[in-house]
Amino acid sequence: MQHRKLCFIGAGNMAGAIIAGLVESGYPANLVSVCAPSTTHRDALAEKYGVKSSSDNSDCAKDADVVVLSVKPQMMADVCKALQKDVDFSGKLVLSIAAGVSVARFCELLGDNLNIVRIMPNTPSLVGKGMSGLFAPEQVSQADRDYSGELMTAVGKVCWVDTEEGINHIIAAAGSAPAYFFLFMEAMQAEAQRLGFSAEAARMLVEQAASGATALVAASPDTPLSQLRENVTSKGGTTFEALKVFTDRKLPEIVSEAMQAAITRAQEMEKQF
Ligand SMILES: NC(=O)C1=CN([C@@H]2O[C@H](COP(=O)(O)OP(=O)(O)OC[C@H]3O[C@@H](n4cnc5c(N)ncnc54)[C@H](OP(=O)(O)O)[C@@H]3O)[C@@H](O)[C@H]2O)C=CC1
Ligand SMILES: O=C(O)[C@@H]1CCC=N1
Repeated sequence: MQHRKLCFIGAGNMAGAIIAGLVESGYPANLVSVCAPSTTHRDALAEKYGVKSSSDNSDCAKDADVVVLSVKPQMMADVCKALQKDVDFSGKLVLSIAAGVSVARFCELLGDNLNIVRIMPNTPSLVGKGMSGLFAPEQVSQADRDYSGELMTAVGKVCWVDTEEGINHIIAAAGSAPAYFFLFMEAMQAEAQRLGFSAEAARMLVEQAASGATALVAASPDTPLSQLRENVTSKGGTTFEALKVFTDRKLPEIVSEAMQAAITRAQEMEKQF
């Protein structure tokens, strides 16, 4: 892949996960800088991965080919207004990983016809298992689309969407999704502990069952998920009874409602920020 000079504005959970995944996958650390007001997160990233750490967003952005906007959506307007005063964005590629801030809003904040790609990553990027959605408006060149896709492929899989609305759908299906699985696993771990397992043993049981299940999904691309489920569910057996509780309590409807709630919030944020 091409190695351009990258500057992350924001050094939090998501930027940290991408930086970690990139450097681990061989992206040259000396081409990566990371900015944040406090030293806490950025210096930890500098120490662990050898990237540059700075408190000066504008200096960092000026020096970079690619500026990755990685602050919370509610901070984005202030951060961009300050950058706009100091940095000439023509000739630079801007990547935003923020939920709920639209391309139109970025063009308002940073300049018309901004060369921007919206990326919706997730935290498993940290271990090279990320799932990122990407959207680029018309003005973005094929070379910049290719670079953005390659960058996120270095930390996982990518899925391009044709319309910006698709980014909100990616949030529901992948960006927020690790948290859904963690919640489910937390609940299972808690019940395993109530059954008498130590916290460590309960975590091992849940973790191995979950990673085994996802490995099986990955190893069986032609097998529908419903078939994999049925393979576990013996007639008159235990799984059937467990699954009946989930169905009686309308798990599919709950999942659908939760995913729609994420989308609705992203749409609200687009109006708010
Ligand atoms: N967390 C996730 O799973 C995902 C998050 N996202 C998106 O990523 C973005 C960041 O989220 P997340 O990493 O979770 O947030 P965090 O709160 O973990 O990190 C925010 C970072 O922004 C920094 N920051 C705050 N103000 C400024 C400023 N003025 N200039 C530069 N940096 C600043 C903070 O600095 P300091 O270190 O000093 O506190 C911190 O490093 C959000 O827009 C979110 O929508 C997208 C997909 C998944
Ligand atoms: O919760 C959020 O808003 C961000 C976006 C997707 C995951 N975390």
